[in-house]
Amino acid sequence: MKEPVRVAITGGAGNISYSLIFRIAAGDMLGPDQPVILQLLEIPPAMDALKGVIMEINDCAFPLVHGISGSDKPEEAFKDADIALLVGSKPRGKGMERSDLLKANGDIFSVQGKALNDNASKDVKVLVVGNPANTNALIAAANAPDLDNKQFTAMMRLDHNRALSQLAQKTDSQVTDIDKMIVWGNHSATQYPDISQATVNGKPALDLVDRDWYENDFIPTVQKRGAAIIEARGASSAASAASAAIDHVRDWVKGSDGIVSMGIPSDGSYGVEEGIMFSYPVICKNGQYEIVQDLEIDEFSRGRMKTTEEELRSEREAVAALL
Ligand SMILES: NC(=O)c1ccc[n+]([C@@H]2O[C@H](COP(=O)([O-])OP(=O)(O)OC[C@H]3O[C@@H](n4cnc5c(N)ncnc54)[C@H](O)[C@@H]3O)[C@@H](O)[C@H]2O)c1
Ligand SMILES: O=C(O)C[C@H](O)C(=O)O
Repeated sequence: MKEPVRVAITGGAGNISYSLIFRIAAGDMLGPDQPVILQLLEIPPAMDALKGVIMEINDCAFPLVHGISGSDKPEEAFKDADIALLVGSKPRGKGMERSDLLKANGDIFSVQGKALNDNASKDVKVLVVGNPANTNALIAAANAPDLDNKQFTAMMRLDHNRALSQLAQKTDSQVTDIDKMIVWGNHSATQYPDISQATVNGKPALDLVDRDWYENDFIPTVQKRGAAIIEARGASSAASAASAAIDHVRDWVKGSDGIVSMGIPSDGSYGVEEGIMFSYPVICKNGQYEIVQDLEIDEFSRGRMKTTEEELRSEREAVAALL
């Protein structure tokens, strides 16, 4: 039997976690032979609800769960964590942009960045889900000076999966027929879901769809999908967000099958400002991700990438006091 992996999850009593924790416990994230110790963090008013979640996890008798704890103290929840999923934070409501949450949520990530720095495993892999995810990840990384900022990532996988699903439906294919999907930039309405590199069953995606659909239907649909779900459900996406978090961490730890999109600290690749948490096409191998280099970027793509980069730069300015 392998040594258990310690997985810390914040916002353990929230909506996303109610899907996420049970799937991790079932082995969907780290594999059917990998035991886990779940370390759940909540705020004091939600500790009763968290107790209920823990009771339910126990009642599932998951063979892979070798331990489970709940705490309202980040230093306890992050103790020796190998993986930290930072979900806990306020979701937006109808009519809001995710960046409207910067004030409400920013502080959470400076506190948790420090607590990760001081308590987590030195190799911890961090995924920020709480919005605005990219800039919250930047805040967390900036407050963890002893960790490499490459250990902090922001969730773009939901956008990536949304893009795959839209293109598969349009081309009457399966998501597994699609290669080289990319979502660049910010998890916001400026993100750039890019099919200019993508192939469907080996054929260039752009040859299979018309340009008008690409620019005026596909791109805005993916960009605004989160808001459409809030409008339809009255609450922000939860099960699909949990599923994307599992995909992101599974690929990071176990390797990806081709290109996936991850929000990561920019190293200046593709002319993007260094340091901001920008979504790039990456390939994961041996527990590391690498940016896919040397893709040809046309003028349309360059413009879209600039717009989303500028938004991330202005978000960074807005939280300068927390960095
Ligand atoms: N990146 C993405 O693709 C993506 C997708 C969906 C949702 N989200 C974001 O994820 C976040 C959570 O969404 P949800 O639907 O689960 O919200 P929710 O309100 O149902 O749950 C959030 C939980 O976090 C807890 N919490 C708040 N502050 C905390 C703190 N400091 N420490 C620990 N826990 C804390 C709350 O008590 C609550 O239980 C939101 O910010 C949402 O916008 C991101
Ligand atoms: O849109 C939101 O606020 C929630 C989440 O980020 C999403 O993309 O579904």
